[in-house]
Amino acid sequence: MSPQSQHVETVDISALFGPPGKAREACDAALWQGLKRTGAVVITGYPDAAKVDQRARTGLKIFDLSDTAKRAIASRVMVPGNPNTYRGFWPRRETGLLQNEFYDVGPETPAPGPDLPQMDIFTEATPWPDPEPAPGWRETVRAHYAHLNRVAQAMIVSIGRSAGFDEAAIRARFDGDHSTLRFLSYPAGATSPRQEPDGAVVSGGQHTDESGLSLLWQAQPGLQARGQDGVFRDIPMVENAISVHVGGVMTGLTRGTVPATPHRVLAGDGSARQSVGFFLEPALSAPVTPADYSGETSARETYGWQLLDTFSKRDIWKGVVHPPESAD
Ligand SMILES: O=C(O)CCC(=O)C(=O)O
Ligand SMILES: [Fe+2]
Repeated sequence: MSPQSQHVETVDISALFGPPGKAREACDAALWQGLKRTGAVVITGYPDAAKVDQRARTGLKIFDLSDTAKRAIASRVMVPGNPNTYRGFWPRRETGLLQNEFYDVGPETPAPGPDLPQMDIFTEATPWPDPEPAPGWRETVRAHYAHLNRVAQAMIVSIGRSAGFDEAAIRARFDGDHSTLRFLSYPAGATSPRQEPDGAVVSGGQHTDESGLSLLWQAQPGLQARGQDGVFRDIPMVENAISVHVGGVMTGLTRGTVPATPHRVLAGDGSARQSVGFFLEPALSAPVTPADYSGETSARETYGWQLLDTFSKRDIWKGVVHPPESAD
């Protein structure tokens, strides 16, 4: 069995929202050391932290809707004929590494991507359920997106500073809204089709995210992150707890200095599970070259190009997203 007794570190990030100086430097160091040691950390002390639980629970009411209402806002990849492709509802796929259904919310005002065919797929408006699951629901979901975006932006520049990169260069890569707020729901009894090497039974198989930074909130325990020592540790259940881990884009931007965090979700006693993720992603038009690269860049180096390339190679996107080479 995997170790159950160890938790990831907790870091108070309040000083990231204050002026540069000793307190902020200490906070940079604590976040950096925590991520290094336990792969993910739980954060406290950020503005409006006390609103997190209530907003997350409100957003999760999306799963109280009928199947018909959810299908109406599903991606056309899953429900052909629907207008939306990238944002909206995604029913569970039995072959998926993560055994959940989810609902993706994009930015209120998506920033334009590079001038490439099909880029509009990634800048499409979020399809909202109508009627909403509860009065004021959409407004709460929007507030949650804006809140987590602000917290994530403060952390990505902190991590960039610790990794020895110019703060402005890191900030510029994430300047242009393209992040995702995702509500997830795992049915009771869900297990991932992939077996974990250490024998752990999971409903979400080990993986790394493709984000810059991922923020996760869980209604039930189960999430584990792997530290650089190879040990999987539990994300503790604490009030208003957001855990943070690194995604693959940040590894590329920092020339490998900041490794992406492997994580997984234990199936536990098999009860249903819900969680909320915020995936901070670069602007579509931003280059994904290392942040200290000062040479010329073309559309080929942008995050938008990278997304087209990645999606066009995935089975379920075949015929929907075409390889960007055809447009070079
Ligand atoms: O449900 C969770 O806590 C984790 C979800 C996750 O890792 C993901 O969506 O990438
Ligand atoms: Fe993940």
